[in-house]
Amino acid sequence: MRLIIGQVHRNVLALASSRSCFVVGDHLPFRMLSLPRAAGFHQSAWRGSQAVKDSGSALTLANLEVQSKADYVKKERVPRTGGPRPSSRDSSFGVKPKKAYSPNLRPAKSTLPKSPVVKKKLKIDEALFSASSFEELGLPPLLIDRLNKEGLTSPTEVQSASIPVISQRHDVVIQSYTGSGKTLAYLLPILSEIGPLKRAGEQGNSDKRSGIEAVVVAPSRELGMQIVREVEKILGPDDKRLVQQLVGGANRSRQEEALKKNKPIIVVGTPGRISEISAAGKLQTHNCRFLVLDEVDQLLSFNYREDMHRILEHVGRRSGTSSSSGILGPLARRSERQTILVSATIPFSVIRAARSWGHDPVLVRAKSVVPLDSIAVPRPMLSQGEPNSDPAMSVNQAAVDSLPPSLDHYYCTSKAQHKVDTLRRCIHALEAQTVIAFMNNTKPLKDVVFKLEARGMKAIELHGDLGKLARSTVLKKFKAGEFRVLVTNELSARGLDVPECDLVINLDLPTDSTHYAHRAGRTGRLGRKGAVVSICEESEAFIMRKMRKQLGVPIKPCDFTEGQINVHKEEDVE
Ligand SMILES: Nc1ncnc2c1ncn2[C@@H]1O[C@H](COP(=O)(O)OP(=O)(O)OP(=O)(O)O)[C@@H](O)[C@H]1O
Repeated sequence: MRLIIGQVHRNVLALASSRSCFVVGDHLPFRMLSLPRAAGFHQSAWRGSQAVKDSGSALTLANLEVQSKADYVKKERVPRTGGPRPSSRDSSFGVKPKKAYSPNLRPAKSTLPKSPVVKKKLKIDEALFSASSFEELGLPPLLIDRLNKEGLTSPTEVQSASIPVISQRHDVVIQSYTGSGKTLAYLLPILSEIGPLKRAGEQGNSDKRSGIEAVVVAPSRELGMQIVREVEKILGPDDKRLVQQLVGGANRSRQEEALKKNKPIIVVGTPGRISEISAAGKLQTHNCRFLVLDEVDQLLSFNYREDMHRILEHVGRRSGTSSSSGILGPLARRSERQTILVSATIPFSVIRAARSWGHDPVLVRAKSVVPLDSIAVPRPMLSQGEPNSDPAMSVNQAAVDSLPPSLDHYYCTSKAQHKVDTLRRCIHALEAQTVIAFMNNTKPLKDVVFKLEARGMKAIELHGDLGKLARSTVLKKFKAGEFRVLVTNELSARGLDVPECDLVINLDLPTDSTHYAHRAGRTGRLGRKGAVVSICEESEAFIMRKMRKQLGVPIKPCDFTEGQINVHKEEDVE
């Protein structure tokens, strides 16, 4: 059975429509599949982009942003020293540079002039939005008023697909690429049924309820806090106390006091802290109607298993329900709560878990809703090292599906000791203003920041060793445009939403295509243009070629000289 819901946008993105419905990957934690080529995926995009970019002419993010050759603006050459070039940026983006840095933010010891930080608005691709309106999706008027006040007037495609299904009380798995609006895709139907904005018919029901009605779990504090801000934004200033953060690293007794005093209807937190407070008897979630696992593939990995076990066991279990749950285990207590699993990357292990404990579970993607039972088990690898004979089945589909269609991917080679210089040249050549640079370890982050600052580029580091306050301050300043480059590790790869981010750099290569996809997804948010550049050593170039085959997107070799990006022709690009 195929459920057809909502209206399907006529201007279907060519690329999005080429995405199929399969997911692969059998076990959690992920394993990297050895994959032959990605036959046919994203070919149209590849051809289209080649026409503009493989001409050997200079490329910048400004011209990546425009839709046609006619709009192409030839950029000026950039001085190698990386000094400020406000005029060329202004002309490219039509925005004025920010006047100055905050006086409180001290640049490093460098005496070189700093590049001005410009917070530009990137154009949003309208095709991402569904033809339907929030009204058509049946959201209550109070909620729609709040959305309009926040400037949210039409749903994205994944929101159009998810909202009616969640409202019909299905357990769902939501899969859609990074930056496509998955957070509101689950928050809006929940807030239609609980809290002050709920639809009129729900009034009687929920007044009988007490306590927490929705629990949202996220794997990092940053993502947790981001979701909290999103809920606060929708609830509005008068009711924002109705959401409570329970993230690790924050003061636990204050969180417990807030639970008692504010009587929130929704809590958002990390697995460790939620299960800790729950085990201490300070978090009553038995009446809970909704459990959301955001970045579910990560939450169901080995690292979180004990905390997740407790959460899955307790949330939505009415008192008096037996704690022994038969062959399906603790996850089987599904009738009392609606379970919503969300990620850009849904491996088959998540589908299998959801199938076993969901209540008529369905997989919701941007333009389709299918019962989980209809999803075929991907063909297993024949044996270790022996490639599957069916190339289409071999593609790491979960990662492929998570890539926003609006990204351009490149890689270039550099000696390890020159990577920071290459990074700087890349930023100048692409005229990127808001850059996230990923590394695999924490230690070298400081060194990279120091080198960038010494060369006049505002940079700041973000990693798990910083305290909670420092982490949120760094993010706030980066989001406010006070720093041009955020140098970070895997901590920031998932969920982080900085809409202005126009360039992601891999200073160290990600461990597999799933990690590549999540890092890449920090740019190109909500259909905006963005570029991903991986800087690797010559000996690692084969990894990028392999990644290109696994992901089925053109990751083009390039170099940065004289302030320009030069895209190489590579014979073996398929
Ligand atoms: N209907 C909408 N109209 C305008 N902006 C929206 C809408 N829905 C979401 N957004 C904005 O789009 C951005 C991306 O949304 P969100 O973070 O939910 O994406 P995501 O799909 O969860 O990404 P990721 O997979 O990286 O976590 C956010 O800044 C959000 O506020």
